[in-house]
Amino acid sequence: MASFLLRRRISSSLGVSRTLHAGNMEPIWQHVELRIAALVTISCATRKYSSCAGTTKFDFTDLTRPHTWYPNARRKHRKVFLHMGPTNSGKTYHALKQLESSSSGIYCGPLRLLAWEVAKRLNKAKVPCDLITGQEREEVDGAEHKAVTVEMADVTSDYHCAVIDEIQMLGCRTRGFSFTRALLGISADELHLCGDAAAVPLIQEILKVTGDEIEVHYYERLSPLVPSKVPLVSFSHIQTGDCIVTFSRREIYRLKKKIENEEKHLCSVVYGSLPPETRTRQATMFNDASSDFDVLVASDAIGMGLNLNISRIIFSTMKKFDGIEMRDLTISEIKQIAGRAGRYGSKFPVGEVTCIDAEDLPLLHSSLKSPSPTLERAGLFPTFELMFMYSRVHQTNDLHQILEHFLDNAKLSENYFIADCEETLKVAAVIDELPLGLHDKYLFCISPVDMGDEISSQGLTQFAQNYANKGIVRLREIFTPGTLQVPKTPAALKELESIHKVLDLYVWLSFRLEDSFPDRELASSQKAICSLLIEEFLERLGWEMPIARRFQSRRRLSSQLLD
Ligand SMILES: Nc1ncnc2c1ncn2[C@@H]1O[C@H](COP(=O)(O)OP(=O)(O)OP(=O)(O)O)[C@@H](O)[C@H]1O
Repeated sequence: MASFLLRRRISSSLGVSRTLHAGNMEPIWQHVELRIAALVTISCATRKYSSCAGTTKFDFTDLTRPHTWYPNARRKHRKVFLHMGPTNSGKTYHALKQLESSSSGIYCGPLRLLAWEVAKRLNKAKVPCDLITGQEREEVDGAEHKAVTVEMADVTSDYHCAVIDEIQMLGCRTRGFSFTRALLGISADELHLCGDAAAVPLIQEILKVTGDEIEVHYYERLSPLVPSKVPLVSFSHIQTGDCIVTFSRREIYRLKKKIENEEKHLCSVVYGSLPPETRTRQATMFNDASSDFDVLVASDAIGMGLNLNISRIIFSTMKKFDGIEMRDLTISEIKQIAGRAGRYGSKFPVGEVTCIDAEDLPLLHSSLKSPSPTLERAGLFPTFELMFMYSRVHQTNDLHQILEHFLDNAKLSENYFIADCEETLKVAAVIDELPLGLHDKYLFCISPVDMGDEISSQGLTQFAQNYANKGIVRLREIFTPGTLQVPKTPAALKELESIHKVLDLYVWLSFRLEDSFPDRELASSQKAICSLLIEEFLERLGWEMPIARRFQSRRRLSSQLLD
């Protein structure tokens, strides 16, 4: 099989080792100068302290009034609509109707897949809509609408209508601050928030100080979700439309094999580290009634973003490893995953949910009956402007030191927590070794790099070193087309997925570092090859011949691209 090798010539002496997913936040550098003036004026009026010498100093670490960071939004009298309810209750449908009928608007979602879907839907309805995510920027002539990933939310323009989807994610340890930024910062006449009712009290509390008008709408599930009284027990009871949920790649492939060994069903797979294009193709095959792939084996990556024709969700386990320990799934996680069964208007309008083992049923039943625990606090992170001002006043360009200073000294109101940036600090430690400006360092720190993945972390370091040395990065110097006999092992598949992640990261950085990355197209074509190779790999893991033949043309395409 043709593939390409990642040259392992990066020194690992900088030793970064764990997962970073600070998201793909849009840099706001171009507005820094202007906004510093505005920010200092606003914030200094609210909080100052005096030094012994009697001169007045600005307390950069005072984050108690984050609503004052967004003067554009504060000038508006926003009408905020909360669309709250369980999954599959029509919340997003109603919010998107408003977006579609407004003269200008922005949709902010937690996933690229969701932004894609909304852009596609609006364009189809003859409402020109741009798509802006960390990895792509598709501009449509005459567009007054944008569909973006939440980190890309634009807080400097004015809109008639804005939608923030899955707003309960403002409580997320790592990405919550981007939802808070969008909630406080988007300047729109109408702001529609879709999500779990558990977020209502917190949002009401946060918006008390903004002068916005709030209206709450509660929704009920559109189609029934029936928890089964009996467990699955045996894989011989698997039926068309079933989705088995488990939480590791290894388990996903083990279960796929087990089900296919019964010779009654073929399984599509969906999990987080599959490239989005591959994930979408796998979902499409599962949804397609004429395809032989009638069962899905998936991780909790199905919880958001994909439209799936699932009849029954089957939990293979109610425990998951969260990076630190094995723990029970939370009520919210169970409801979000179970809620994917029986989507309104789909082939299976009534959803069913069960577990493989009888002993897991009580937790499943009790969770489905319980309300999700109320959200207590929203994520917050200092803006780049605050860090920049701090760096000027304290004459330091050391991002790690600046971040630590903010973390150690941040003053917060009771509605907020400071975002978990342990991983960001690890990237900062690497990047501070290089001769880069503060803004470039900041970009590397917020890039969507998976530092838990060895190839990804090496890729980031190598990119940053090349960039710092020459101010220019040529992909050809980092990736070399070559021949790799991919053995039929999960490790080889993991390697391909990692390479795809690195390419994704390079495209992300290329958008941010502007002209310094001339190989963007090469990265895109190599990404395409990579997803094809992953698909071929999936095929090798037990797909039947009739399906394999469908990939012949793709294989030809991949070898042409490599030539
Ligand atoms: N009034 C309606 N008419 C036609 N289709 C609808 C209507 N309301 C919802 N739907 C469809 O039902 C499905 C579920 O709706 P929607 O995605 O809005 O739910 P949701 O509550 O936002 O769910 P989730 O939280 O899972 O995204 C979608 O396919 C949507 O297009």
